[in-house]
Amino acid sequence: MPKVTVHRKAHFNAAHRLHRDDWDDAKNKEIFGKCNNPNFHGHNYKLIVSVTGEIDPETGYVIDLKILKDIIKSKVEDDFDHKNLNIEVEDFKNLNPTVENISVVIYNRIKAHLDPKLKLEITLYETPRNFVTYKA
Ligand SMILES: Nc1nc2c(c(=O)[nH]1)N=C([C@H](O)[C@H](O)COP(=O)(O)OP(=O)(O)OP(=O)(O)O)CN2
Ligand SMILES: [Zn+2]
Repeated sequence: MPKVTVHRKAHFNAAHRLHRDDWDDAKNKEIFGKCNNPNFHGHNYKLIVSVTGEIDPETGYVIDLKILKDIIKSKVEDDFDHKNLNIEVEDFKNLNPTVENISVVIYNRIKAHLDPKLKLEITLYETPRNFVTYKA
């Protein structure tokens, strides 16, 4: 069967601060600049979840997009939307919430709920001009 990639868009608003506790204030400021603001700052994150696999000959689906939508909602949006990532999301207690690290966390959260034969790629926009892609 041909392999096809299906995509689902999502979004969440979240606050964060880029910071390392093991660096002093001067080094945090030097490396992370305004993103080190102790009062945090926010982004409107845009997420694209891409799933590649063979088309099921019976359904015509690679994955039911309703199922993918529900996974993204329960594993990403419900936990991240309108949250302070550093304070309220356990994954970032000891992990700097850069867009790179957020994309890996999202990948792992979604991958755990997909058929293992499906391939996953995450595209995450932190700003309209800053974005990353991740696939393991
Ligand atoms: N490699 C990374 N670099 C930076 C990250 C990151 O997660 N990974 N994050 C930040 C800031 O959190 C933020 O994304 C940058 O904001 P800003 O500089 O305002 O980005 P804009 O796209 O809005 O900037 P303009 O150039 O003014 O459009 C920094 N670096
Ligand atoms: Zn930021």
